Amino acid sequence: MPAVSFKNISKTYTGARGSFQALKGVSFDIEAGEFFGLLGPNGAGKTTLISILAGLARATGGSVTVMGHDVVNDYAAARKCLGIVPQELVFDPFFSVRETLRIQSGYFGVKNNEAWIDELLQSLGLSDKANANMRQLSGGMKRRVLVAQALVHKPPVIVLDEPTAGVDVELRQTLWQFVSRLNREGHAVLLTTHYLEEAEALCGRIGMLKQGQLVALDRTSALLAGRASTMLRFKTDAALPPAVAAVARVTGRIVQAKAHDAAEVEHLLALLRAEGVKVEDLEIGRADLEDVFLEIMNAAGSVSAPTGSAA
Ligand SMILES: Nc1ncnc2c1ncn2[C@@H]1O[C@H](COP(=O)(O)OP(=O)(O)OP(=O)(O)O)[C@@H](O)[C@H]1O
Repeated sequence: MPAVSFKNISKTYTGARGSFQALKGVSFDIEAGEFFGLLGPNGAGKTTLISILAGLARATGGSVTVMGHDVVNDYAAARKCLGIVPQELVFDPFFSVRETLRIQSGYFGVKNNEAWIDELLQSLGLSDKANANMRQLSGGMKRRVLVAQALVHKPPVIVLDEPTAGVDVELRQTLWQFVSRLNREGHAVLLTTHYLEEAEALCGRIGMLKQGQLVALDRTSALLAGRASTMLRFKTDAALPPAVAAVARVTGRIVQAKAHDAAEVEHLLALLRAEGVKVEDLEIGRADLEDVFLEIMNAAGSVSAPTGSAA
């Protein structure tokens, strides 16, 4: 039995100014114990899909099960199998960290949960904040509590919706260590993130959404092997010759240009030399998940026209 099964999910938002189809028949499974990454540009439909999984939004068509429980017809059982770390920070400011976790345990009907709560606090670096009120915590600390709160009932499926947006390096490390441990112990993880390095390092399999459709679904290693080519990376302050600019991704001073083989690398370097472009820190490496992601998103083009505009 898969941990999560999405079957032909569609979602149309209808507003005063028309309707907008955010998901157009998305189907895939997440296996028990799998670390799955759901990637896609802004507005691709990731949060919509997770809201449907969490029972916070209703699909227009299709069905979702969590550990075999339908999220609509068998909501309570499905919800109990899910630990959801949401994007926004919402808390009752008057409870302490420990009280917040006790209340959440009660919500799921888990009794005598102190040992696990202590372990959560310790693993997430919250032990010394256990008795602090939520309103006294920094944003990063609150985010740790959100993670702990999602895990109080040891759910078999952990859902992380952009958990590291705006989070410092230390918390990221803590979070990934802990989530990786839970994954090794058998919990399935569904992660959405815009940090493709994280997805590459953590996820065994990746699905990519574009305009409400799944445009790639494969093992991370296969995605990298299937598309990866050579990347030429360097820094420069000069303008690039058009032929180089056409194949390059520029971030500030950093230029990354795709080349299929050594001859193409030489050709690019010759173009730069001919224009007198001074380059620093030149290196040649393999394409990473970000390169693969951009290639897939560009190749997918405009997959199909939306039914209307939400404006
Ligand atoms: N309540 C709503 N009413 C109308 N349109 C909506 C609503 N919620 C989302 N949308 C639209 O549905 C599309 C998908 O949005 P969604 O939030 O699922 O994308 P996302 O992939 O999570 O994006 P991001 O990476 O920015 O979080 C967007 O075009 C968005 O504007």
